[in-house]
Amino acid sequence: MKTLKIAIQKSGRLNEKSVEILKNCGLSFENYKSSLISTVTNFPLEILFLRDDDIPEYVQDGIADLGIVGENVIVETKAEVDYLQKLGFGKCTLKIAVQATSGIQNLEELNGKAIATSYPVILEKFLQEKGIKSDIRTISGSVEIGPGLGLSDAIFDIVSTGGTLKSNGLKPFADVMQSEAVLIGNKSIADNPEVAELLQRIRSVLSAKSNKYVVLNVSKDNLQKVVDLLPGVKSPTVVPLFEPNWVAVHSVIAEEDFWDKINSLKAAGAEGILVMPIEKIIR
Ligand SMILES: Nc1ncnc2c1ncn2[C@@H]1O[C@H](COP(=O)(O)OP(=O)(O)OP(=O)(O)O)[C@@H](O)[C@H]1O
Ligand SMILES: O=P(O)(O)OC[C@H]1O[C@H](OP(=O)(O)OP(=O)(O)O)[C@H](O)[C@@H]1O
Ligand SMILES: [Mg+2]
Repeated sequence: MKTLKIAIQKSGRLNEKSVEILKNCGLSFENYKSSLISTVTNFPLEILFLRDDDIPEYVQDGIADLGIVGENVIVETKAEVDYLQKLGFGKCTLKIAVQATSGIQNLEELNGKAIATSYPVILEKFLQEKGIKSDIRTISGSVEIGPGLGLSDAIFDIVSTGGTLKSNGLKPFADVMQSEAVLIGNKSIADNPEVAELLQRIRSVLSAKSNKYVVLNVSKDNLQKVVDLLPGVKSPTVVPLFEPNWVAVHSVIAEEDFWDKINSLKAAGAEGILVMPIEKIIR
C-alpha cells in the first residue's frame, strides 16, 4: 500500500480548517506546530505543513500527492493539478480597490495607473481581457497600505468582510475572482484506491455538515403533507407514537433552505421539531 502525502498550510487562514476536516475524516495525527511533517497513525498518509504558495507546485511535481489550498493560489501559480473537491471554507473574493476619496469611476481610468498586488498573474489576465494597460507592482503582503503610502493608485487583493479595505481608506471597485479552499491532486493519482477512500470520507464529512437530522411529530391526517416536504437520504422514516393517530417522522434536511423548510413543516402540522447535527453521511 502506497503512503500518500497531503500538503496543507502550516499556519494562516486555511490551517485550522484543513486540520479539522482531516480529523473529521477519522485520521489520527499530531498537529505539531514545530514539525513540518506528521504521520497519520491509522491511514497510509503523511501530512506536510507548508507555505500555501508552495502547495500547488509540490502537488504538480508529485512531491505531495494531494493538497489543500485556495483556488486563487492555484490559478496564480498556473500549476497543472486536478481539482478534486471544493471544501467550503476560505471563501473570499479577489477585488480591485481604490482610495475611497479617488474619483475613479470606470475601469478605463485604470489605464496607466499603478496597481499593487500579490496576485500579478490573475490581475494581468483580467486587465488584458478588459484591454487595460496598468503598471502592476508586485508586493508580497500588506498590499492595502500601498495607496496611502503613494506606492500605487489602486490595489488588487483578497477581500472577505471588507474590514481591511475600510480601515485603510479603500473601497471595492471591481470583483475579479471568487475563491475557496479546494482539495487538489497530482495528475497521476486519479485511480489510486487510497485517494478514492480519502475523497469518499471528505465528501461524507462535507455532506453531513451541510445537512441536519430532523425528528418531528405529526398527526396521521397531516402526514402526507409533511412527508412531501422531506426528502430524507432515501425517504423519511415514519414510526408510530404511543398517542393514537400520531407518528414521529425522522429525516435529513439541507442547511441552505433550513429555515424555509422548518416554517413550511410547522405550517403543514409538524410539532415538537428536534434538529440535530450529523457527523457523517455515507451514501
Ligand atoms: N480574509 C479572508 N477570508 C477568507 N479566506 C481568506 C482570507 N484571506 C485569505 N484567504 C484564503 O486563505 C488563503 C491563505 O491566506 P493567508 O492569509 O493565510 O495566506 P499567506 O499569508 O499567503 O500564508 P502563507 O504563510 O502560508 O504563505 C488565501 O490564499 C485565500 O485563499
Ligand atoms: O476583507 P477582510 O475580512 O478584512 O479580509 C481581507 C484580508 O485578509 C487577508 O489577510 P490576512 O488577514 O489573512 O493577513 P495576511 O495579510 O498576513 O495574510 C487578505 O490579504 C486581506 O488583507
Ligand atoms: Mg502565502
